[in-house]
Amino acid sequence: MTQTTAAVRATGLVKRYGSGDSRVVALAGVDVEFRRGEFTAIMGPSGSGKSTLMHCVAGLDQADEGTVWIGDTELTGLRDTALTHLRRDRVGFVFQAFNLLPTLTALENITLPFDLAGRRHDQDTVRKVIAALNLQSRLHHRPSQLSGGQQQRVACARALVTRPEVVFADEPTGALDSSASAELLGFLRRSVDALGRTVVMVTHEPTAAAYADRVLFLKDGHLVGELRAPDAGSVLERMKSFEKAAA
Ligand SMILES: Nc1ncnc2c1ncn2[C@@H]1O[C@H](COP(=O)(O)OP(=O)(O)OP(=O)(O)O)[C@@H](O)[C@H]1O
Repeated sequence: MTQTTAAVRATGLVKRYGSGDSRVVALAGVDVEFRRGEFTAIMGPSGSGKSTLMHCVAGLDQADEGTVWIGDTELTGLRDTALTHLRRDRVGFVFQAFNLLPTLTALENITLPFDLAGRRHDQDTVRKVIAALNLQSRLHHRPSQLSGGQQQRVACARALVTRPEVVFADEPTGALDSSASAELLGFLRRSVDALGRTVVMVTHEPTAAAYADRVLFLKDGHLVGELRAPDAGSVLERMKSFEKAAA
């Protein structure tokens, strides 16, 4: 099936872990769409399935049921090599733990996706991303010589240099202090507004979700709500209303 407006789309996603008494239904039939040029935050209580959803739609994990498309490519049924290429060439990832290679400099980490793909560095984009993230003076440092905020900006640069169709960020500010968080979120926001990127971010923090265009709420493996043009107050209210409904 062909679809053109969504950067990512999934229907009927079910993911179960374990069996018998220890069986957990992490995703209980999720339909979701992430439009191009939009910043979406995914929120919900601990264990509600946020990371599982992100991993399944990003091709890092496979759902037991359902279908995922990135652009016009259906992930289900892709062979391992094709999936690896898709993740490398068309998707960017930012994780809470930065995941930089410790022996490489910041610049080498940033350009790693080109080296892994055996492609020439897109110098123009590399320069622009480095400038946007204000990393010019740190390019020859190794990760251990950088602050957490700087390491996460390097990770962000690495996620963006290939100009991916979608950037998935899993708790990207989880290990940062509030000013480094604000800097990083501001950058993700600008990458959507100025560069037209599509960002999907899992977060626990209403203040972080407020940078998004919309917030999706997950509970017990179900999508239970959506908020457009969020601010921290409205996100918090909505989270509380789900907690109340569960009480
Ligand atoms: N590899 C796994 N094996 C068994 N159960 C798992 C596994 N991964 C996740 N789960 C379970 O699936 C459910 C959803 O987990 P998931 O990590 O997606 O939630 P989350 O909303 O991201 O949580 P958190 O906010 O705490 O990170 C949880 O009950 C979790 O314990």
